[in-house]
Amino acid sequence: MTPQPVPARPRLVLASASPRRLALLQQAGLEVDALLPAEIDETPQRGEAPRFLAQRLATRKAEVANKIKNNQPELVGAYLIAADTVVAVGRRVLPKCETRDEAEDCLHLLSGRQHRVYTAVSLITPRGAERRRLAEARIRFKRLSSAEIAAYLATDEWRGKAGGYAIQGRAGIFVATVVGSYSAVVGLPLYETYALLSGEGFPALDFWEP
Ligand SMILES: Cc1cn([C@H]2C[C@H](O)[C@@H](COP(=O)(O)OP(=O)(O)OP(=O)(O)O)O2)c(=O)[nH]c1=O
Repeated sequence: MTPQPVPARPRLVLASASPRRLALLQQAGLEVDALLPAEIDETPQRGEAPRFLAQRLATRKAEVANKIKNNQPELVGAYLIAADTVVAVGRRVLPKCETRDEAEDCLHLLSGRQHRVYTAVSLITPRGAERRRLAEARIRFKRLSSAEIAAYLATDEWRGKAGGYAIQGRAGIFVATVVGSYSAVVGLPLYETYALLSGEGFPALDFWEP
């Protein structure tokens, strides 16, 4: 019997600078061949609903990174994934916090109430088609005391995080309930990402190591 050729593993590009997104893909057994972060303007448009903002920014990141990808011969034929996470209280979009004051404002706003996290994923297929999905989670924080807010601000874990917290870190103790996709809150919804990839023929399970 002639040995069957081993199929080439399709390449996967993650258009992100977020270590959380990479870690989530790795957790799911999806090895990333290249990281191509896309620098884009993330300013919301006037009156733009949070879910549409997440979708628009994920698509934009994917498009920008795909142009870079197409200039790299070794990445021709790769699948490309980008994502964007938006935290919102009602229609109000919370910032991706870069200063302590911003984070403090967010924590006061989130204290004792419910908010939503939207993460949009955009896939660009090897043929250049775009596919997208949106995942959502509803989260309730405990009422935060001044001491809790001060202690959390001192950790610096809020830096660069939408809404000024990271559920996967110390802020996990503030989260009373999560309804919806936990991985969407961390930055990349695994169910939706897998659905997108497998729907476009990416053989995700074939590459799971035992
Ligand atoms: C709410 C929440 C957000 N985040 C993070 C996920 C995202 O990295 C970040 C939201 O910012 P994004 O603009 O979605 O992503 P990013 O700038 O970090 O990375 P890139 O655009 O290069 O892909 O907030 C957490 O890590 N945990 C949380 O609980």
